[in-house]
Amino acid sequence: MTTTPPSPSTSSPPAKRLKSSGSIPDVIKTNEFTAINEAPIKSEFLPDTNGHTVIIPKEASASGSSSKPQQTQKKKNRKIKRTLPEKYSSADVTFHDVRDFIGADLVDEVIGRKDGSEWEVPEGLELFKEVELDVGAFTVSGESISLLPNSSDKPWTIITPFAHPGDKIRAKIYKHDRLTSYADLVEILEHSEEYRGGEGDRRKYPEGGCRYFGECGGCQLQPVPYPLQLLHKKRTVQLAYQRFSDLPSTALPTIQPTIGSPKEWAYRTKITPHFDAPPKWFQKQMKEKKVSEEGEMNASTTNPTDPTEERRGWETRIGFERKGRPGVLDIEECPIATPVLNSKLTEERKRVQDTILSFTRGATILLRDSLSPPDPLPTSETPFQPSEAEEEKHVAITNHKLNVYEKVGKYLFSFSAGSFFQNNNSILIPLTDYVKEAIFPTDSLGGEGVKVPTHLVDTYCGSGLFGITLSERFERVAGVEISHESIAAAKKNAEMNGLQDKTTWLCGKAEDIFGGLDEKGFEGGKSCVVVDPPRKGCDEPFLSQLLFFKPLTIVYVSCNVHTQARDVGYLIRESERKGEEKGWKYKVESLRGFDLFPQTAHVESVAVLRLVEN
Ligand SMILES: C[S@@+](CC[C@H](N)C(=O)[O-])C[C@H]1O[C@@H](n2cnc3c(N)ncnc32)[C@H](O)[C@@H]1O
Repeated sequence: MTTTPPSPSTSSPPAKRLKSSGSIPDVIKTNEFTAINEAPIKSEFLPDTNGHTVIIPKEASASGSSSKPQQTQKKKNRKIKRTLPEKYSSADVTFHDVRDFIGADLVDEVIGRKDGSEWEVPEGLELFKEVELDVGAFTVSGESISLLPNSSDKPWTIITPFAHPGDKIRAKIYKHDRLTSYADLVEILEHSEEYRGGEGDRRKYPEGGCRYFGECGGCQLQPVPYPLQLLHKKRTVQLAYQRFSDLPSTALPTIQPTIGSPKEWAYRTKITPHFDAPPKWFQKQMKEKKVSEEGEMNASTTNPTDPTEERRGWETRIGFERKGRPGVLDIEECPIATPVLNSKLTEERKRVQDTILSFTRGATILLRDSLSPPDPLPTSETPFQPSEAEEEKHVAITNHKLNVYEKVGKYLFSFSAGSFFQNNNSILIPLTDYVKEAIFPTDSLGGEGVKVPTHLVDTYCGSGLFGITLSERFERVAGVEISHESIAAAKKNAEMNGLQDKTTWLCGKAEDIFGGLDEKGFEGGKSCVVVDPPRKGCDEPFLSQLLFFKPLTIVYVSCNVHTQARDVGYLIRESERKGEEKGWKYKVESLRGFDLFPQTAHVESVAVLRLVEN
């Protein structure tokens, strides 16, 4: 944890805010993805001493500069690293926001000068300088973007969190980048007339919202009314395809409205708060103090010093990343997490606080919402039977090896707490129903010459979410996954739901993902494929195999619409190239977001690709 309090000069929380009133702008220019309430995890899980809670250690002081002297940080911040962002990364997406906001022609002209002037900060815009800005738009990541007033020969933007289009703000610069600087919000001088109803400090909206808004790096869109959050995400999908698919607009359908989450709060079934270990100087100080106290105790019968007093100078903070400054923000509750996780968080915080001196490295606590394990456990002989009457009991799991149970419609899922499962259970029925309907559109059923798939291939299947929930409509289902643990869970889930006879689960490498399917009777001509890869998207070997397999329908589900747009673009172009002579290709039939992550700027995107044959 921090050895010194974060310097108020490197970043300040939004200060007192003024009145806001009125309604909402109809255009949201939006951009990026930051981790939701999750620290970058740098290493393996480790069991704690009592064997109950599992903690994921991260690199000592991953919040990094927090333990360095303030002076070093300042020096570092003065230099702009002239590195271009990795393609499709959040920084790349933000640069596209900057480019769109300034105007592509102007930006390309500045970059085209080839004199590096896009990196040269306008005269007088030093670090820690305060500037007044009229906020122009949202970035995709939900931050505000404004034009620096009176910027000399080139335009320059300022990105500031927690402000809204139409606000007039004062912001303090803390970092420079290409054609943009990043700033902390100091004060909202005038709230946007049209943006949000209510008066006073925007962080207090909505009623029952989060008291950490304005400091926590988690929920960027929290004060944005929910319909506007959905609009923001629709725009994100649209921008991603414009920027990254490399397809002409004629090849893309109109983006459909984003489907909202049934739960806008208390939906998140997994959180991973983290904490830093005490710095060495503090450990040493505590050790010395203990030795001297033991000496005193032997000499007298007086009470030892109060332990809270002992820890003066360094405090345990357990929570999430702070926005715009290093270090952990101490979080006692997270209103997007389910109630059972918040109760457990209180217990876990106390446990860590009481034993903090035993940690030499920072760590992450895993908290996962689970149904109480069914008793007896369903088996292939006595499969799961959902019962509406029974009240569901939830528990919080903290050991990554223990099984978590979740129900999706009439199916029961089990997987180890440390492995992947979607984090918002409330939207999984709308999501899986949508995928089902996309595969079997009512208007194409029974149509002349329409081939209806009988086989489903669930790639990147995890513990079998799509394969199992969609199984009813198919004769056979196969799931393919790289993780042995997830495949074992998928197999067990199929058995628990009585689906063992129609399902096949294969642990496959990306290079040979469809390898084992032939012999199981899966042919592209009677199949559809669900693709649900991690954030980095699919690799080329996978996409080539998918085209070679040539399924009737491809439904691509992704938590990173930017890499999805890249991959969909590749599939469409390659299918045109490969299939040209033989008269087939894929077309993008629909694109739409699902809001798996309300209050944040993240969106899950579903693309439906249909095989078209002449
Ligand atoms: C976003 S999760 C989707 C899981 C599942 N579809 C669900 O909704 O629960 C992505 C999954 O892809 C798996 N995966 C990652 N790389 C892979 C690869 N190269 N080939 C196959 N599966 C992979 C991961 O283990 C993970 O389970």
